[in-house]
Parts: sequence; C-alpha cells; structure tokens
Amino acid sequence: MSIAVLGAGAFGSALAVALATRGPVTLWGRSTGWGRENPRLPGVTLPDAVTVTGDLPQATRADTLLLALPAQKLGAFLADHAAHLDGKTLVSTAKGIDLTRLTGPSRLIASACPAATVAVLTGPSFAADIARGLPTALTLACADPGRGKALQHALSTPVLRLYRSSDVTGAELGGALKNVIAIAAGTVMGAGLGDSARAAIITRGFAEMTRLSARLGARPETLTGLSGLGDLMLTCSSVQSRNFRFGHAIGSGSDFDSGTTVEGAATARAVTRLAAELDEELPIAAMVARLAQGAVSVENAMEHLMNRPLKEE
Ligand SMILES: NC(=O)C1=CN([C@@H]2O[C@H](COP(=O)(O)OP(=O)(O)OC[C@H]3O[C@@H](n4cnc5c(N)ncnc54)[C@H](O)[C@@H]3O)[C@@H](O)[C@H]2O)C=CC1
Ligand SMILES: O=C(CO)COP(=O)(O)O
Repeated sequence: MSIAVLGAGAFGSALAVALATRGPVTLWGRSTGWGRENPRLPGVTLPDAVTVTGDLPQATRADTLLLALPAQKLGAFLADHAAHLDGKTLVSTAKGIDLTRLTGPSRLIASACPAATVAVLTGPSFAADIARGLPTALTLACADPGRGKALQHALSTPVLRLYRSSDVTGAELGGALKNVIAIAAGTVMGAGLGDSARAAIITRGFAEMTRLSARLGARPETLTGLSGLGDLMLTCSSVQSRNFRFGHAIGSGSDFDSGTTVEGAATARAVTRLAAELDEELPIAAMVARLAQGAVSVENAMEHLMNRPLKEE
C-alpha cells in the first residue's frame, strides 16, 4: 500500500511522522515553504522518509490518501480535486460536520468521489503526542471489512494501535461531537465554575452525543469506544485541546487566535440545525453554537441550562 497524507497541518504532519517509521510517505500541502519543521507542529523535524510536496498530482499517485484537512474545508477540496481522488482509498481524519451539507466527512467523500473506498481514522490523539511517538490507540472505520482490515494493518505501528470498526457513521460522529462538548467543558473551566460542573457538562454532553448519533444510525458501542467517549475524555480534560482552549477563552473573556482550527464551533451550529430537522433537543450543543458566535453571555448560558425543566436521567 502506498500512502500519501493530504493536508500539511499539525495532524497531517504528525501522521506522516508516525507512518514514516514503516516506509516512505508523501505529505502534500498547499504551502510547504517551511522546509522540514512545520510551524503548526513546532519542535518536530520530519524524517527523511517523508517527502513533502506541493504537487497534488504527484502525491495522489499513492493508492491510499489520508485526508487531514479541517471539516469545513473538505467539501471544496473534494470538489476541486475529485479527478485526482476518485477511485482511491480515502481516509478522513476530519472531526466535524459540514455546515452547509450537514453531513460528516464520509458522506462528503462518497458524494464527490463515488468510486473511492471511504474510511475514517479517529480517536483520542493529539498531533504532538503522535509525532513524539507516544502510545496512542485509534479507531479505523470502514464499511468494507476486507479493506478495513488491510488499512488497520497498514496504518498501525508499534506505538499507534488501530482498532477496526465498520461503523463509519458512529466513528465520525463521535469525533465531531466531542469537539462541541469540549468547548462547553472549556467554557465551564474558564468561567471558574469548577470540576463538578465540568463533569456534569461532559456527562450530559455525552448523552446528547449518543442521542443524536443513534438517530443518525450509529451503533451505541461505537460511541462508548475510542472515537466517542475516549476522545471526549481527552479533549475535555486537556489544555492541549484547541476546542477546550477556545471554550476556556470564552469562559474567561480572553482573546483567542482566530487562525486556530476549532472544529467544534462550526460543528455546534451544524448539529443545532441537524437536531432541529430531526426534532431532537440538544441544549448543550445549541448553547455552544450561541456562545461561539458571541450570541449569549456565559452567565445567561449557564442559567438557561441549569433552569430547564427537571427531568428523568
Ligand atoms: N491536531 C490534532 O491533534 C488533531 C486533529 N485532528 C483533526 O484533523 C483535522 C485537521 O486538523 P489539524 O491538522 O490539526 O489543523 P491545522 O490547523 O493544524 O491544519 C490544517 C491544514 O489544512 C490546510 N488547509 C486548509 N484548507 C485547505 C485547502 N482548501 N486545501 C489544502 N489545504 C488546506 C491548512 O493549510 C493547514 O495546513 C481537523 O479536523 C482536526 O479535528 C484529528 C486528530 C488530532
Ligand atoms: O481531536 C483531537 C484529539 O483527539 C484534537 O483536539 P483539538 O482539535 O481540540 O485540539
């Protein structure tokens, strides 16, 4: 299997570093003038086995392409480059729901590249941890069991352990939705509301994740696996998370660099629209969407969430 990573941000670069321990990897990016150290992944020098290129036709000669682009950029990228991508094995790492089409990456890929094999690589993994070779376990989801197994073996390393799933919908929803809840958890901590409030928001957030995912056809056990609960735990508890830090800035009234990729902000809006279409109530996600747009104060958001009608758990 020949492998290229498309998207030379923090995660694409980290995956290239990890997979280069197994063999040659091509890393494609729009702007690659930074040489062997990507500013999005500071302190990491790309090994010789990684070929960095800005030439998409060259990169897409590989049969397996890992798409490491932000979710809101993926649709346009696929539309622009479908001729180079269709027919390949396309593995998405994006953790978000497209705001205009209200679908996850797998359906975006399938509609733009109908002859491609679609897979999703997701789970608890900070780019910096993967690049440093720290032990990490992820989910590789592919509807085709044979192809899924081949990918699982080709993309695993001694420190990057992939578990296989055929539930692509569940795997990608877990990764997208946990980012929304991480913003909520960050907000709680930034506002100084305490560890107990964070535990409450994570737990009730997880209830929203499982409810929406079930409506969209995900398997419950996928949500309790690495791609759901696993990534939720990581992202809601670490300042390494950009979604958590974004929420923390909202909660503490601090500035936040708008150039940072924060998937949960647009995904909260997408989820709110999706929930309305499905007549499903997701109060935390709805509040995150409003907080992220500055449409509600933290105080009013918390008051609203705490004073909803009392209900059964
Ligand atoms: N950073 C992390 O620890 C992890 C990130 N992810 C996911 O991976 C995805 C990418 O995230 P990061 O690499 O961290 O973001 P990043 O912000 O570090 O990099 C994004 C990259 O995408 C490129 N890009 C944006 N639009 C593009 C386009 N139209 N064509 C070509 N390139 C384009 C940018 O130039 C940039 O290099 C996100 O969905 C994120 O949730 C998943 C696991 C871990
Ligand atoms: O998805 C991630 C870890 O699994 C990275 O989270 P952030 O995008 O919040 O940094």
